[in-house]
Amino acid sequence: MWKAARFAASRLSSRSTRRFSTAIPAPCIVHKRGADILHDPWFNKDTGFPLTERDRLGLRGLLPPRVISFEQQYARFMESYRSLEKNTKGQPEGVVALAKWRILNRLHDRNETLYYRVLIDNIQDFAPIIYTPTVGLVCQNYSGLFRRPRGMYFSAKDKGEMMSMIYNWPAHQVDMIVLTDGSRILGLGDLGVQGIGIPIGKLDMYVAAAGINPQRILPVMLDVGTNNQKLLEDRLYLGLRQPRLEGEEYISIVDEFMEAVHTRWPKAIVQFEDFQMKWAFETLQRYRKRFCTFNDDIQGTAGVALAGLLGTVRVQGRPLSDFAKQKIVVVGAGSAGLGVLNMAVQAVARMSGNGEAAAKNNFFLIDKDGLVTKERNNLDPMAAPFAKEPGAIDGLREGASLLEVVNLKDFIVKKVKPHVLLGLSGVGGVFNHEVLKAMQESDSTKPAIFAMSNPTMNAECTAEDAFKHAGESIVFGSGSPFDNVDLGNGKVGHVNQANNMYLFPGIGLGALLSGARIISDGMLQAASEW
Ligand SMILES: NC(=O)c1ccc[n+]([C@@H]2O[C@H](COP(=O)([O-])OP(=O)(O)OC[C@H]3O[C@@H](n4cnc5c(N)ncnc54)[C@H](O)[C@@H]3O)[C@@H](O)[C@H]2O)c1
Ligand SMILES: O=C(O)C[C@H](O)C(=O)O
Ligand SMILES: [Mg+2]
Repeated sequence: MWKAARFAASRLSSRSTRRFSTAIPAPCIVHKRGADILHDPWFNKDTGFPLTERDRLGLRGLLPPRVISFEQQYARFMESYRSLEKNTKGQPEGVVALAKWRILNRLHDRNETLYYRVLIDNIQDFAPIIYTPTVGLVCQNYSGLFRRPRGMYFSAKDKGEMMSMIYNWPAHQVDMIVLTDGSRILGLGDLGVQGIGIPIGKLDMYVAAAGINPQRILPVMLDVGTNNQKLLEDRLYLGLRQPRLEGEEYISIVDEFMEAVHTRWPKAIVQFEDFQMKWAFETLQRYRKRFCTFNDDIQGTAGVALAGLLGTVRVQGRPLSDFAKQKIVVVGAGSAGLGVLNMAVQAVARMSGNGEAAAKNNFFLIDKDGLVTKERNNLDPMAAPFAKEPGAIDGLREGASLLEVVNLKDFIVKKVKPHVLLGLSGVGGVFNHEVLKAMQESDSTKPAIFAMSNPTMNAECTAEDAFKHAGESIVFGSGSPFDNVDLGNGKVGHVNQANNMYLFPGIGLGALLSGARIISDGMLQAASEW
């Protein structure tokens, strides 16, 4: 991914011809003059306008006389960023993170070219600010932080108007759209209209990591109300003050948006992001064959998790086909957990040649009510294919707790403890000390612990706790970034980031470049195995 970012950086050359990988190189014609240019972050170069351009564009006298080069502006921004870091040392983490986000966001709102340049060059430092975990905090505080809109907002009140509204977007071409309804923002729940921060952050990653033209991206919020009482009572809340639409009313809004967007830009790719589970699966099924679309939480997460799972087989020095023998406990039966299970089971079935029914034997699914078995009352149809037969494994009862499942002596007949513990529950700390300690008895030489829930406080365990309690030989991955862990004696516990950001920019770019009409499971599978 960082290679792609460097590639993108190399494309950010001329300020007046903004050529990115997916753009057809064309000179950028500026239809604006004077102050309008300075107030348009897309065209604004601040003090960087050379004198000839100042004359040509009616800017003479509107700027201080000295011309400051792009490189000097870049250095000046980085200097203020570093001094902000220094000056906020010791302050609470959230305060520092929001201050960093503000300074980056202000730059974006003033001068997009400089913003994307600093983002691309410093993506490792800035990803945790514009993306997970800080973006979670930004969404929680969005209505208070709001200064300038980014992206488009379609609300339930716009029913019947979307086809004309879509033409209000100023760019002629849009390639990549990230769409949310704000109903399940990271592990933070329903944040209503404030969830727009997620599409914005995801699309910044598309620009930084895949070199997508920033003029051809569009973050979108479908505001169908919120069930978050605190937000409904917040006088600053910027979204519709009504409970979420449901059923036909809801889906007709999404239908109308999808029709409108594809009427104007038939080839635009729409990434569904952070929809609550029922709508995540429903919309994926509804649109995947009609439009070029995918659900990042179901499919992107699955691809990245599968890549990580295959990686843990590789680091054990075992052939990839041994993946079929891994016993995997998935904690969280939501859109992400079920997405991972679906793709992992398909991979095992393909590798073993024994079919999907047999492939499921090595997977265990746990949700908020414990182990999912066929005895479960109101078993969710999406989880049903992964539910264990009652009594299939001696001692495993419906609703068994995570610890019971991990500790069970007769775990999967041959008395093997899980090789992998993978968390997508959205609940911080569910991999507690006892659970982590039990993982020490795994038969794997390198048991894997993936605490994939976001943001940081919702991670199933911290990196430090994982190495401390489960042992130094583990492979650790987390959705939000953690620092490597000092294990003493010069040893380091390495932290891998298991976040779909390592996959979706590539999927979007690949689909754009190839002109794919749909995004298939096979494409995601290939991306994770490559
Ligand atoms: N790392 C990544 O790339 C990535 C990608 C997608 C989602 N996520 C994270 O995964 C989490 C879940 O996302 P989702 O869309 O599946 O949410 P979801 O609401 O659809 O599902 C959550 C699931 O967790 C289960 N759960 C709740 N409490 C539990 C507990 N105490 N023990 C076991 N299971 C419990 C629920 O029963 C439900 O099945 C979120 O925090 C999200 O940020 C991470
Ligand atoms: O947004 C992220 O960081 C990953 C994922 O899509 C999530 O919903 O948590
Ligand atoms: Mg998501």
